[in-house]
Amino acid sequence: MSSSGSLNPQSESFESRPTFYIGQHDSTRSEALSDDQYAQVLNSGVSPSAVSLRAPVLGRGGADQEQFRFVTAPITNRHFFDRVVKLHRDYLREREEWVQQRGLTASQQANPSLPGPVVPTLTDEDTSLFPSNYIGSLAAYASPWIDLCSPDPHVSSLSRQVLNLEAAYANFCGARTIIVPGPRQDDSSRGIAQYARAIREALNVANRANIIIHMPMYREPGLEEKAETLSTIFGPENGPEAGAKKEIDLFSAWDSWNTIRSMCNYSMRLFVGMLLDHLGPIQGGGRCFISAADLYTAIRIPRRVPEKALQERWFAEPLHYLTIGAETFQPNRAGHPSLSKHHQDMINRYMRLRNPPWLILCDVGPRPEELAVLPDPTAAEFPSLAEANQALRENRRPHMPSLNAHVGYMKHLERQQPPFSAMETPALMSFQDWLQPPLQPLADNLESATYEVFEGDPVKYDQYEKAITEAMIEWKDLKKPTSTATPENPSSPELVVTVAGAGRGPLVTRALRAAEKTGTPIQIWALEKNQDAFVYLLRKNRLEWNNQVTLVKTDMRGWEGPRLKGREDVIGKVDILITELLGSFGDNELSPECLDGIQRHIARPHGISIPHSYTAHLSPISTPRLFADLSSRVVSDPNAFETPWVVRLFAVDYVAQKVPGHPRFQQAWEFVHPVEVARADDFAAQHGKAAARYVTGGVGSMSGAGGTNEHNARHCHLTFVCPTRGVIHGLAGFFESVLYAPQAGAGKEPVEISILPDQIDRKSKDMISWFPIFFPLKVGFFRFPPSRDTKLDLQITLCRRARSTSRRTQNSRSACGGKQMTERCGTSGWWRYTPGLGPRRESRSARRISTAAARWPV
Ligand SMILES: C[S@@+](CC[C@H](N)C(=O)[O-])C[C@H]1O[C@@H](n2cnc3c(N)ncnc32)[C@H](O)[C@@H]1O
Repeated sequence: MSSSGSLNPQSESFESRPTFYIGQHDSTRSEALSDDQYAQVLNSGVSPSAVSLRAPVLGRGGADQEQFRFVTAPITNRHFFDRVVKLHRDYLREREEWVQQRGLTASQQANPSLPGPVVPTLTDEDTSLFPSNYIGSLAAYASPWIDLCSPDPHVSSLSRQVLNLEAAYANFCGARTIIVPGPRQDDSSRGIAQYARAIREALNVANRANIIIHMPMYREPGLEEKAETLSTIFGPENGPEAGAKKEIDLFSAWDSWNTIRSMCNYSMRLFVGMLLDHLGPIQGGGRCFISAADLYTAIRIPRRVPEKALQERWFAEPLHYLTIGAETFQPNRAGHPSLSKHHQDMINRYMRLRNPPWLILCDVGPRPEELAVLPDPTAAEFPSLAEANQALRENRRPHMPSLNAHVGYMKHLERQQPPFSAMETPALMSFQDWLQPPLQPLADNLESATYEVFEGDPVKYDQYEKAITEAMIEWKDLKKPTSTATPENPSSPELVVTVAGAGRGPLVTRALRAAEKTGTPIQIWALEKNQDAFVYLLRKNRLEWNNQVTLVKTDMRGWEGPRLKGREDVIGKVDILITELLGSFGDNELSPECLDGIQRHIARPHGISIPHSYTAHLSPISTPRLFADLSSRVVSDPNAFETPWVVRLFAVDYVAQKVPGHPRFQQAWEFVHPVEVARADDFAAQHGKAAARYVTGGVGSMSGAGGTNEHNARHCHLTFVCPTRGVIHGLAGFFESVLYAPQAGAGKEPVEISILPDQIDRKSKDMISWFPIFFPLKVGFFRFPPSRDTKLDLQITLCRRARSTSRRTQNSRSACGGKQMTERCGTSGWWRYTPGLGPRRESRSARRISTAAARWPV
């Protein structure tokens, strides 16, 4: 529970929380509100001093002053509904007469070329929605009486025409969102396909607005929608009860949504809106309307919150609205409306999204009667005694609507949310589900700002310092020899420490600090291939390190080794080699290849590498938002699906379940340093400096380097168990690293870092240096399992193609085209990826921004 101080934005202890953006819907509303009525709704319950009745806040101003921020508006009215119903009645009658006159047989009547009814264009009488300066804060709602899934071709055609007329008109008026009631049943795949085609057409017709499909989380039995539709009017046998099943399929509503958005090609303008009550989609007594124009969902939140798997599934969807019916609220002990703990938890979780869904409260007032009679401004100054008393009790002005208890409760929930944590800064939140090309520090020279961002994460450096400290302590404990020992000075205590890929030097600082802490005398080298960062290191050595660091501007693979102090004629060995060349998938920044090139200088057998080892891990995910994003990028970037992306995965559904023998996150492979038998070392020893001559461009054993990098090829074949139906859009990749593995003393813990979701808190809590990597699946993602009761084994094969260790090739941008992925069959897939290379087509400035952010937020 928060203290009052922490809720006050002026207070120093103020902690910010997600803001609730609350809208109002009235199911009996058949006309869009007038300006004054609109203002009255927005102002209902606002503190009296905050607004004037005729100059409402209209979507601006502080969150605490506004209770409702937007309202829903029917696009058309009862007049239009009556007109369409009459049109169809007349058509059926005329058709009957026509059939009689001509004596048509049943098969002639079924001729699809018999013309159906055509809905004439809208008139002034059909709608009270007009362009206004607050149209953008209205949610336009398409007529709920249409039935796009109807098996009756005339009803479905009329419904489609109505939707198109309404979508076009709302779009013309400037509405940004159009809410369309979702399908009422999920059983008919033909009906759902018909619905999806209609939505695709509406997306074209309303070419600017977002379209929100209003869906229940699942079909709660007994709570089916009872609204009057063209189907119930003209063919009661097609009503909602038709074919009603007793068995609940939790995922059937999601299946329908999945079909709709797939047929709409994952349009970025299509969203979902979810209703949090048991009444079904927003009902307008025949007239429900909201306006917006891309495809999103509005989800109907049920009275009983379903199992976690289904909540996670919807969490990953492009959710625009959560709608909450009045009936979902239960009176608390004092008689005020409240929501169950499950609902609260669910809302709190959804509010942590970068773009949290908006909330629509249905039928919670102000009541239509309250809005029907506009207060006379002069009467407000002379209220009756009773009115004045009532208003005083409710802390409002006379003639303003009563304070809205439901909104008041939602505002209370807003304040009760846990404050944003250190991991939820605006910068970090802005990286949620945002695709960035991975850094390539070997091929590119990083900029100072990028290093600065690296240095902003103390957790990584603390763990490195801990690892170096442990290594130095054990060195003494185990009485290991040092590499500065010479025949003249056999017991020299100085350790040779080398930081390779030093950047701006944070690991050098940590190594010096560890040496001081443990009282270990050291000789220290720092290598860096980035000439600009090297200048920074020179300065730092002079100003901060007292010139005790030997700096070498070199690619570590071409370094000759340390020339010992006082014995510059002797090239010695390295006792502790420190590097940080790790990518989000461990090896993808070519750490194994770089370490291969320098490990010949590590003293054998006692020299060590920090990191000691690293492992790559995978898990299949459903991530419709990223898939939609990539699909929209393909036009300008044909390789969008061929790129492994760095992304702070957030709104994703981990579809695999942890079962014995098959964890949710599975290890793909491991690299351990130093490599015991490195073919590259043998090759170099054999050919000396001439070894470089044998190296040509290309990959693996084809590289001409005698297969010197084949030991870095990796291959894995993993099986995941996926218990529920769904879609896989790609693989989430993570890494872990043992920086130092203790060599003495039983029971000592290794020093580790991890970005695995189920390990990070234990091994390196709050480390933000790396976001996960995402390998998208290009075409044909996998639907699983085939039937409701089966669990499916998902088989994935991933290959790491080893590349030449040639410096020339590593830096080449044309050598090979990054990883490739191909789907093999319906239930398994394989990837080949070449680490360290990827398409780089973005402009220089774009790259600067993205590289700075690729592992760290800027
Ligand atoms: C991820 S940065 C880490 C920098 C620094 N150690 C830190 O933790 O802030 C990797 C650094 O290694 C350097 N680097 C990468 N490959 C290298 C190579 N083969 N030889 C020398 N430096 C290399 C890059 O220029 C970059 O400065």
